[in-house]
Amino acid sequence: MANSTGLVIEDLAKTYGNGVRALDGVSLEVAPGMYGLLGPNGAGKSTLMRTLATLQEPDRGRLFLDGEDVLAAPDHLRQRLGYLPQQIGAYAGVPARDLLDRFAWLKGRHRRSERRDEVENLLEKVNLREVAHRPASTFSGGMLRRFGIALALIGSPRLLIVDEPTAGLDPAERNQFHRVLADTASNTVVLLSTHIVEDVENLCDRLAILANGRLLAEGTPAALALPYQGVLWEASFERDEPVPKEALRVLPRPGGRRVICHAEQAPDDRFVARPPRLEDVYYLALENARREAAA
Ligand SMILES: Nc1ncnc2c1ncn2[C@@H]1O[C@H](COP(=O)(O)OP(=O)(O)OP(=O)(O)O)[C@@H](O)[C@H]1O
Repeated sequence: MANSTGLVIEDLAKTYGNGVRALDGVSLEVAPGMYGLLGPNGAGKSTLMRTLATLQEPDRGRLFLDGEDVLAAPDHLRQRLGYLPQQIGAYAGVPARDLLDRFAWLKGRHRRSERRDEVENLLEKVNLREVAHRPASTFSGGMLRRFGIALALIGSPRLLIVDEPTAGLDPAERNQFHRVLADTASNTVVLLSTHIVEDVENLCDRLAILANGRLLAEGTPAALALPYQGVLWEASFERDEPVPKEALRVLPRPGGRRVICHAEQAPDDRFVARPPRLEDVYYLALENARREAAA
């Protein structure tokens, strides 16, 4: 395992001082490409991301990037890491271009011309060249996220960690952000943590579903959906109509509800077969975990 290309996570565990077990033996292999990390609030995603970014240490477990032991030599990883956290500081007053230049210097780009080329290429990539004379503190939310990714891409990282990137972005900004990520993923491990299942379905080659610090499922969106072919059903209900006990999800709709059931047979003749979506797989994985915990 340690010799694999890409990222290998072995049996990672972390319990905080307050007793919360945020990671409970997580193991994963992630090849270059886009990898999605899904999970409800408190699942342990940020803990995993911060640990991978060497911002905190696990209690147990090992991490390898391209076969190198990350925890044994965290400084070496930091040179090959890009991390876009949920919140980025905007450093009021410093022009965005200068800030990128300073970060490039910190990443070991000590030749001015090399730095300038990289900074201009990144500004072009994230479509901020025209406004790069302004401090990032004056940017809109979408511009700030794009600036964050330019910062994270300095030094052509081998591992790019992106935590909840598109919260609050309008659809055009979200698309632009996704395009930059998809371009990057051709030769980089891009780990994308999000609550937006649709983004993972559209963008990621593979994904993991995490809850209570444990891995519930891992694979390609298609492979994870396969076991649910032929066992999902949907129907529209009036607002006050009773919902069958097999209901997996009840989605509000104007004037009523859309009900999705998981059952071998259609619960009744109002239901039609529903091809499984990643969203269904996600809810089923959480539901199975909840039932197991309650048993
Ligand atoms: N510094 C900390 N001290 C104590 N408990 C923490 C700390 N950081 C996180 N936790 C707890 O660990 C668990 C996992 O948190 P984490 O932030 O990793 O989850 P998450 O999946 O990123 O959640 P969200 O989607 O809400 O960001 C939660 O129960 C959280 O309350």
